[in-house]
Amino acid sequence: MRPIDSETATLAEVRSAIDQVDAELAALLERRAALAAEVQRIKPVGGHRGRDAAREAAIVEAMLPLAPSFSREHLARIMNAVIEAGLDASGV
Ligand SMILES: O=C(O)C(=O)C[C@]1(C(=O)O)C=C[C@@H](O)C=C1
Repeated sequence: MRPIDSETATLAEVRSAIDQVDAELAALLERRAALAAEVQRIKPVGGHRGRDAAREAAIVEAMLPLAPSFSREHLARIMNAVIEAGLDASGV
């Protein structure tokens, strides 16, 4: 992917770059949901009833240095939505 030159880029170019990132995000969300569904089959209590707050906090802590533009609260909100959607999709 060509890097965006913030001085000269057009709206269409930057939106196109965002569309590419969103396509990668969608593929990652799909992969993550499949892995989370595997975990639900392994855990003694799966699905929403088996939520693990300590594990979810550890996920957010690990992501913090990788996403320095985001606060802990923002990442926690994002990951809460991702985790809940994954659990919904797992059908457990
Ligand atoms: O690691 C687990 O125990 C999972 O069930 C996976 C997962 C996740 O999607 O990452 C989902 C729910 C838990 O609250 C914590 C993490």
